[in-house]
Parts: sequence; C-alpha cells; structure tokens
Amino acid sequence: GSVLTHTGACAHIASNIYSKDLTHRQACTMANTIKYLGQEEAQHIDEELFDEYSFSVDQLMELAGLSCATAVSKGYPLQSLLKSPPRVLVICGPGNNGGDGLVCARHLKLFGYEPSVLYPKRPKKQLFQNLTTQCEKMDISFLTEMLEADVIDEVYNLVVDAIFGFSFKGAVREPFGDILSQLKKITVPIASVDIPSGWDVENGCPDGIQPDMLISLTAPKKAASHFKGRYHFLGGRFVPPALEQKYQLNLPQYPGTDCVHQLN
Ligand SMILES: NC(=O)C1=CN([C@@H]2O[C@H](COP(=O)(O)OP(=O)(O)OC[C@H]3O[C@@H](n4cnc5c(N)ncnc54)[C@H](OP(=O)(O)O)[C@@H]3O)[C@@H](O)[C@H]2O)[C@H](O)CC1
Ligand SMILES: [K+]
Repeated sequence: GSVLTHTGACAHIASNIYSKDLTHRQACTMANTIKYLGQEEAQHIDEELFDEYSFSVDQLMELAGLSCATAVSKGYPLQSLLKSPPRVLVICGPGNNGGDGLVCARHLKLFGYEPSVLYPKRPKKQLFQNLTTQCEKMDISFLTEMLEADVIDEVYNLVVDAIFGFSFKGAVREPFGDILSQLKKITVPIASVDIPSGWDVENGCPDGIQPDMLISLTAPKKAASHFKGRYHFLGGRFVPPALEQKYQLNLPQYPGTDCVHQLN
C-alpha cells in the first residue's frame, strides 16, 4: 500500500499538476485517492440514500453500527484487552451518530464484549426507543451519569464515542461539554464513530479529544485529515456504485465480504 496520507498524496499530485489548472477534486480523482467530504456534501449523500435510493435509516444505521463494532474488534481484539471482564463504554449522542452507537453496543455484546451505554439525551423517535429496548433486552447496562476520567480508566478498556457525527455545528452544548472534558482526560483509547465528537466536521479541533481509532462511515469527512490516532477504518459498505460515481468518492475496495476497510 501507499505510505502517503490523503493530504500528502494530493499535495504530491497537486505539485505536479497546478500548472495544468486542475482543482483539488480533480487531483484526487487522478490520484485515485478516496474523497474527503465536506459537511454539506456528506448531508446531501445521506439525503440521497434515503430519498432517491429508498433506504430506511434503520437499514443504514444497522450496517454503520455493525461496521463500528467490527472495527473495534479488529483494533482491540478481546484477547488483547488488559482488563477483565472486557468492558467497553459506549457514549451516545442525540442524533443518528448516537443511534450508530446503540447498534454498535448490541453487536459488541454479540462479539463477547461487555458494553455499558451512556445515553443522556434521548430523542422521542420510535427508532431510538427500539434500539434502546434491544440493548436493554440484551442485558446491556445504561449508566445514569457520566463517570470521572479516572473511574473510566480503571473500569473500561476503551470508549466508543458516538456523540456527534456530520451534523455537529457550533459550540458544544451541555451535557456534552462536561462529557467531552472527561474524555479529554482519559488514557484508555477512544474509538470515534464517523467524526471525533466536538471536532468541526471540516476543520477538526486541535485541542479536542484525540481518538485512537476513527471509523469513517460512507466516506471520510474532511476532519479525518487531522486524525492522528493509530487506526482509521472505513465502514458503511452500502453505497450503490451509481452514487459513488456521482460524488466521485473513489472508495477503496473492501476486502472480500468484510464490512470495514482499514485505511491506515
Ligand atoms: N449516510 C451515512 O453515512 C449514514 C450515517 N449515519 C450516521 O448519522 C450521523 C449523522 O446523523 P445526524 O442525525 O444527521 O446528526 P448527528 O448525530 O451528527 O448530530 C445531530 C444531533 O446533535 C445535536 N447537536 C448538533 N450540534 C450540537 C452542539 N454544538 N452541541 C450539542 N448538540 C449538538 C443536534 O441537536 P439539535 O438541537 O441541533 O437538533 C442533533 O440532536 C453520521 O455522522 C453517521 O454517524 C447513519 O446512521 C446511517 C447513514
Ligand atoms: K462521534
């Protein structure tokens, strides 16, 4: 595989083609590098999957959450965990990113992990109530409040961050400000679903949380170019080829029947 990062590859190509007046997008296409999406573009693709391609949220969320649990099991296999039982804390936010987190928790349990969920702001929609019931029926415990950083370090092997995804905007509102400030202090790894929570979707956040794993869904968002952790996975293997073509996503080939592809 290539040792160049996305930014590196595009810069390299760009340095050779600027004289030919190509845009960054065209350079990426020429380099056959995966596209990093802006916030609006990610939202357009999402809408198109639902409105034009007739997927339901439940369907895509199930595949997204399964991808996240699979990536976690690849990066942090059960036998590699330092603490027994293999506890994982899954923190879910108020939107679909949080829904991905609930699905991820359920699959982690099926994979042999011991997930606990913190879900402080629950939307009224039936889908989220169903996902919550499914977790409860599988004996996944729900925490009533956020834990201090040192308690998380003592009890859990890692934290899945499913707080905010590509619709996050502006300054963080409570209770998520407090939660993110504890997450900045923990030493166990954080696996972020789609976007490291609290990061600007395009520009990242230099003093934000620094996840060890990022699972980009559909395609990475621009913030992913600021990711410095060990594992970057692509998940959400549900993009129809015509949609991939239309947005020139240049997605890499997933190995065999896997639902995740390790980008680095
Ligand atoms: N196509 C795909 O790839 C799929 C991705 N999925 C996942 O869905 C998320 C995007 O989900 P969405 O519901 O659009 O939004 P988020 O989960 O990112 O967040 C929305 C909620 O967050 C609240 N919010 C926004 N900004 C702030 C803030 N600054 N402080 C506090 N709270 C904030 C927002 O609250 P409002 O009051 O503004 O309504 C929302 O409640 C994507 O990233 C993937 O993870 C799908 O699961 C499958 C398809
Ligand atoms: K997240």
